[in-house]
Amino acid sequence: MQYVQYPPKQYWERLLERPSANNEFVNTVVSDILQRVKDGGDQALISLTQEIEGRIVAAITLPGSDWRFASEQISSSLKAAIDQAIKNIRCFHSAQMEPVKKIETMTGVFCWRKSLPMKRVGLYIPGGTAPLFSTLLMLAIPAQIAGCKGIYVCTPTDKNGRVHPAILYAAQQTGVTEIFTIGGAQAIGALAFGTETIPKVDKIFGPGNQYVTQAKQLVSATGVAIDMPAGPSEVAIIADEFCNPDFVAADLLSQAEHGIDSQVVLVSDSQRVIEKIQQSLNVQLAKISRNEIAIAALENSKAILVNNLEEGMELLNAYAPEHLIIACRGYESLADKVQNAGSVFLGNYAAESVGDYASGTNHTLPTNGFAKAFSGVSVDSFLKKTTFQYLTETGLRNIAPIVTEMALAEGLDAHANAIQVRIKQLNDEIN
Ligand SMILES: NC(=O)c1ccc[n+]([C@@H]2O[C@H](COP(=O)([O-])OP(=O)(O)OC[C@H]3O[C@@H](n4cnc5c(N)ncnc54)[C@H](O)[C@@H]3O)[C@@H](O)[C@H]2O)c1
Ligand SMILES: N[C@H](CO)Cc1c[nH]c[nH+]1
Ligand SMILES: [Zn+2]
Repeated sequence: MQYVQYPPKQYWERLLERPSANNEFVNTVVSDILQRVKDGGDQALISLTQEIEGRIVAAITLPGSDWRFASEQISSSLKAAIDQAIKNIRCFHSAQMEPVKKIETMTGVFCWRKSLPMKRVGLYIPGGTAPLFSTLLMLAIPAQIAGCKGIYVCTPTDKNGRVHPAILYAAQQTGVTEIFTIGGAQAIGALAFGTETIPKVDKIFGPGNQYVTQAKQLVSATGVAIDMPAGPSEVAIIADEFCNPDFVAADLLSQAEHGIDSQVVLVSDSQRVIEKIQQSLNVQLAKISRNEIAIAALENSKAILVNNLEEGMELLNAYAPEHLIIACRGYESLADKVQNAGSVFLGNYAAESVGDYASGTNHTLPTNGFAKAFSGVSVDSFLKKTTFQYLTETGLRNIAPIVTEMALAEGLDAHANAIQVRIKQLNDEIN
């Protein structure tokens, strides 16, 4: 991690740049992949997978026989853990469903909003370096609660064409309609344009590496909706003397191990705390299996000494991390200062991993500074909010002069007429 002391404000933007920012190369590669999928459909998916991953696709749609044996291939303790995670994620997300509220804005004028599920949604489940079955839970559970009928999953398989049985078990428990054995930007193209086998969906969800994330951003300009840019994982931690340096180091590594383009940021008002965390980081790094990935990610990462915690929070709001851990004595008051972050973890016991797997919150979150404008995935992400209105005769009479006045002022006579023709009819009925 690069150690930076008291950086002046004018350097924050440069200092906090993401490793993947402005990658023209990725953009060119992905544009070409998307065009090939658009033109070539299934055959392009098969060729691209062979070229990029060196993998032969035996069947784009995962055969039923693979699904059936999934639950026998994972341990009962893993099944129990997944089952409990499902309960917690369902519990948190079900509470997001809003009852319909009818509002009478003027006497006789009734307005309400109803949530309608998207019909067909595409979920991308990363599988390049780790089979993220937890991501399947994070996407399929809110889709199911929202009432989506077609839940289509794309995920890369291993070299033998196998989807990890935990992904299949998670899919069985959460109402997934179909799984397609395609990953990367080509999977995003297939869900966006449709192929002979993969249906075109209304919205594409899910995290992924730079190729996947760039593909989502490019297809979003072609008419398919996307959840958000959820790219390489990030965590920022603000820590003071109250923190446990071993816990902080462990949390930094938990995100650094995701990918070489992950980034972790440590901010503290104490040089001593930073040193202790660095020492612990080196000890723990030697013990994790994905230490080569973590080492590469730590090269993109920073430890920043600030003048005080308020300044640290200001810097982190400018960074807008995917995850923010506040491991400081005053975590409650510092939490009030959060303006830009995907998901926040407070105190010494809220390890970021609990949100990744099982506390109940969603782990599909905006990265790369997009937390300034985007929220993480929720049930709302799978719903459209359609408004309705109904007017009684009295309601129409009450609102008629207002609408007429405004329509005429805009020079839109036909709008005014749509009101006046009704008022005339009501008056004629009375006379
Ligand atoms: N932001 C979030 O909410 C969130 C959640 C979970 C995971 N993540 C991130 O998701 C990512 C998962 O990445 P991954 O790589 O393990 O899996 P992935 O499934 O996203 O990507 C693997 C695919 O990338 C494609 N690919 C790889 N190299 C390529 C190349 N040179 N050219 C074209 N295509 C190429 C391949 O087709 C492969 O199937 C990690 O960066 C992780 O941090 C983010
Ligand atoms: N930390 C990731 C989001 O950036 C989610 C995840 C899945 N599995 C483990 N972690
Ligand atoms: Zn994680």
